[in-house]
Amino acid sequence: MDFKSPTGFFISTNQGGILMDTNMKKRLSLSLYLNYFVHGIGLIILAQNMQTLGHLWQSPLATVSYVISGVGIGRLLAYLLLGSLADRYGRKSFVFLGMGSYLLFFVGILLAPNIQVAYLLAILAGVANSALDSGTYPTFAELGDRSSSANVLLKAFISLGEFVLPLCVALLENQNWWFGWSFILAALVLSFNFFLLLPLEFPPMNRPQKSVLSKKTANSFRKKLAFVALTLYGYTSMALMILYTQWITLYATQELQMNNVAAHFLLSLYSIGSITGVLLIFWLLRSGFSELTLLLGLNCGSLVALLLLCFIHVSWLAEIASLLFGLTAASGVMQIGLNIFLRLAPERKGLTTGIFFTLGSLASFSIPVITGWLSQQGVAAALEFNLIISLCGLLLALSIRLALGKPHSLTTVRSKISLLDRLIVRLLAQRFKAVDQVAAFKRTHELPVLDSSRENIVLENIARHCPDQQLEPYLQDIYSNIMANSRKYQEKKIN
Ligand SMILES: O=C(O)C(=O)C[C@]1(C(=O)O)C=C[C@@H](O)C=C1
Repeated sequence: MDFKSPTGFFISTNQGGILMDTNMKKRLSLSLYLNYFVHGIGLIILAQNMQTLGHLWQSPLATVSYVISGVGIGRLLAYLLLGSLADRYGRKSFVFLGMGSYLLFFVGILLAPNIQVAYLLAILAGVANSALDSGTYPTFAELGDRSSSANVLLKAFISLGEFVLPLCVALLENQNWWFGWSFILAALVLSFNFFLLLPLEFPPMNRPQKSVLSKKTANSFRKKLAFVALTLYGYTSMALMILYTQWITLYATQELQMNNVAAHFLLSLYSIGSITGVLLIFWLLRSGFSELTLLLGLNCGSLVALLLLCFIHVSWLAEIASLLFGLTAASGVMQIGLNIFLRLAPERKGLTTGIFFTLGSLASFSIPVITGWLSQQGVAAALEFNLIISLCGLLLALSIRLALGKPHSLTTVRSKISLLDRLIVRLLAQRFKAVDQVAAFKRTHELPVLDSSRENIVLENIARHCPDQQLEPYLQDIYSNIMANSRKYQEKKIN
């Protein structure tokens, strides 16, 4: 529950971060991240081995591709159910359910006698994905105040898995080694992680976190608006990435007349942007940057990138746009949306995760169908559809921002102060460096350290630049202190 502190801020009674010891928290986070490295592998392992699996099951590529669609079915079937069950039966069992299902999938695919069994196993991979998400995202939210950046970092581990696996597959192919080793590797990491995770305690469930809502907005129309907007954001944020990765290469060759290598390179730039973006957002969130502002800014960024791509047909600009698109649309902006959503419904985090990702799964299903139909008019029509999605995403982010208003929790404001302090300290260090030079000058010319007339000028400057008259005496007092310390520092240097 939130209550109003004497200073007028709403303070959260969430003690999750305090009850668990830091070491335990670190070990738990690391294990959860490791699962998402494996999940990154799981996301593309069937696609990366399509030909070999086709031979194994004596089926054409189209049939193997059909098997891959089973993953989407599994997700769609499982998210809502597992999400709400995770609220009832605890996060840990669902993380284990996810790990167990993935383990069965990785080993099972190697032993699958036919395409039907493989299809069932693909559905199981979808279930594994849902179970992991239903257990993990709420856990990070319950671990404490840095849940936002922690959830965004999950995206980095997914990307790492997606980066490592193709290298692994290529190595196995080049060396003529058995293709199944990459599946075994994933299964081994999962088994190892199982033992790491087994003794670890999860934070207590569902204690309300610091609220993104002030008392005024709670239970009002604005809360409902935020709920609807965040649900729909689950769709648009996923749709943006799915559509882009599906069509960008063809768009580059057919509409931008780029050669094959350059067109594929656009997707690599997108991935580089994505990984850089995750790290950048992680750092911004850790520094106390507001999630709501970030959500809005990132959505603006993706729209700009798409506008550049769709309307200015110049290769180097397309490359910059692709990097920018990865940086803004695929850098954890979906996770930020989910984090805000989790704060809105702190008592049903599992279900909220389920709702959000069900919409994401719907996007993975519907976007290929819609854009396939649009592409009959040309590839440009398919990619331009992303402009509409991006605009909808931006409007949703704006609605979320308006509905939830400025965050008023004590933690958020303190994070902002910490960020400013960091900047001020850096600037002060620069000031002292400049004072060093003054000290050297004064020593050479044998001048006294104290220069009262200069100090008066400094104080007058402070008064002139101070944006709020009320603050003037306080700032001047701070500056008198700074200069007193500056004198002490110089005296020590000179002597
Ligand atoms: O400008 C100088 O002469 C300085 O030594 C620097 C400084 C300051 O920190 O701004 C410090 C001591 C003097 O009394 C006046 C100003």
